[in-house]
Amino acid sequence: MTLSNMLDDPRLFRQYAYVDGKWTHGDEGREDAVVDPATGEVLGHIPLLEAAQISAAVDAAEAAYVHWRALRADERCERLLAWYDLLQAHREDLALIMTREQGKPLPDARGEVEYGASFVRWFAEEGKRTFGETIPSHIPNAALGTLKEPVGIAALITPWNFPLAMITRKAAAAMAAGCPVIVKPAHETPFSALALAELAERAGIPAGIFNVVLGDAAEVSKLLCDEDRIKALSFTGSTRVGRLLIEQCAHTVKRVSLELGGNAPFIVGPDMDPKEAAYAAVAAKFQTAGQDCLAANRILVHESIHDAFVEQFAERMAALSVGNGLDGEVDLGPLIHRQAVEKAASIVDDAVSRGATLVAGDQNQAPGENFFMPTLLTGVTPQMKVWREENFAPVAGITAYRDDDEAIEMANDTEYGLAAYVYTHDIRRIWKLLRALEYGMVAVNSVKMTGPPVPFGGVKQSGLGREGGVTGIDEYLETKYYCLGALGSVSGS
Ligand SMILES: NC(=O)c1ccc[n+]([C@@H]2O[C@H](COP(=O)([O-])OP(=O)(O)OC[C@H]3O[C@@H](n4cnc5c(N)ncnc54)[C@H](O)[C@@H]3O)[C@@H](O)[C@H]2O)c1
Ligand SMILES: N[C@@H](CC=O)C(=O)O
Repeated sequence: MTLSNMLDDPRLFRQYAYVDGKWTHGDEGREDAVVDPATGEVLGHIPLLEAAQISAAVDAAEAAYVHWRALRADERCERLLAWYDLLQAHREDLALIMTREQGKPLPDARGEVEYGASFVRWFAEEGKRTFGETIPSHIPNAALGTLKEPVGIAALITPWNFPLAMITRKAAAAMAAGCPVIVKPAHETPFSALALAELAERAGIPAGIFNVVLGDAAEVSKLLCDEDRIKALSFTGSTRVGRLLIEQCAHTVKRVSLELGGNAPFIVGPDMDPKEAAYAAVAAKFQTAGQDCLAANRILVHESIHDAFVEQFAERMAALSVGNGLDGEVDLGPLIHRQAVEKAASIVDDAVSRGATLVAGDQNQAPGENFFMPTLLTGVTPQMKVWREENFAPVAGITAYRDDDEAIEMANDTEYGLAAYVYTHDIRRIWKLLRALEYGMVAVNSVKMTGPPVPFGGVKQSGLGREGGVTGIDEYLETKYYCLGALGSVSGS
């Protein structure tokens, strides 16, 4: 069935870019097909914009900025809350669009719509709390303080694994701060971004404030980075592309926020019930078929419970079902494309050739060419790709450790530093690991760790800056210091 026929509101399925409040095709008629990763069916086509059209998007944002930043914070809040209400009202259609273009199971897509909408509500409110400060003056008869002002136009470049929430977590913060945004979504998943644009328009977000540009990724991103009128770049994606974008933004000295790759360790202490820990590890590994920056990539289990843990993990993993995300109770959908399947296979081959044991993962059972069956490797070592690289696939690597110091050394043995998981009930061990782990986020005895109130982000080569929480909006604000001199009577106040 065509995607638009599946929707209650077919106007949410748009095959254009969205610039200055207008649906637009490419000036040269260039297009790209978007496919359903579960079936290979072409879902639709998107235009590839030309350089002059990207520049026109910046013109539109520049013009719209004047009025948007002049609104009161509560006026911007109302428009963002109207957007939030529309996301909620259309959540089923948004989830269907996401499952068709990204592949994730429908319940997970519904969860992402809820998650993505929650950032809009959060930042709508946070926009009203962008407080400056007063500074006790060291200058006679002067009043000192700070104001918070929007940084200017923000370019947002986002990945395909969370096609909606990775946009709203940035866009709502920027728009609440008073900034217009130009979104460049991943070409695999443009339709969620375009549905967001349709709903932004219906919510009364003025033309030029929320723009979606499409085109060749490297070309469009370079144009956005080179553009001096764009003052901030926020990127979520791989560390490889993040490095490239920092370089490209250097010429115009932009504010750069980066949410990059992860290589999360999942540490299981000797005091844990192997079954409880194994079930949690399966949940932390296989969300979004392992295509999650928070996925437990390296599972480190104390040697005293290693074998029992592996047995429980394998049993739980065997119960996971793989198939089209639209089908009933599926746990894992497809990977995003064939190259991702080939990369997963090469990571498994590399591990086995270096001595890992393939406990489970028969790829002959895969229900289609973009699917990868959940795979379990034991005896993984730092020499293997499964250890060094973010595998971004349903491939779990387990290894045993002797003591806490060895677990810490293993966990930190990576260039990444996004998220880590710790499972133990020993408070001394918890505190020791929490302090020693070189990660921006540590979840103890919990798989779920994200949401609007938390500062999401990584250290080392997993990124710069934080999204969400009370500081997320700061990525889009400048601090202006003021000194009001010669006031006559304020000294000593
Ligand atoms: N830290 C986080 O919050 C977070 C969240 C989601 C995903 N991720 C990371 O994203 C990665 C997976 O997503 P992906 O495959 O879409 O990442 P990616 O880096 O390949 O692509 C991300 C975005 O950059 C664009 N892009 C690709 N090549 C480019 C180039 N040469 N120049 C400029 N732009 C380019 C893409 O079109 C897309 O819009 C993983 O590493 C994952 O960990 C991180
Ligand atoms: N699950 C992450 C996205 C990573 O890929 C999030 O919650 O932001």
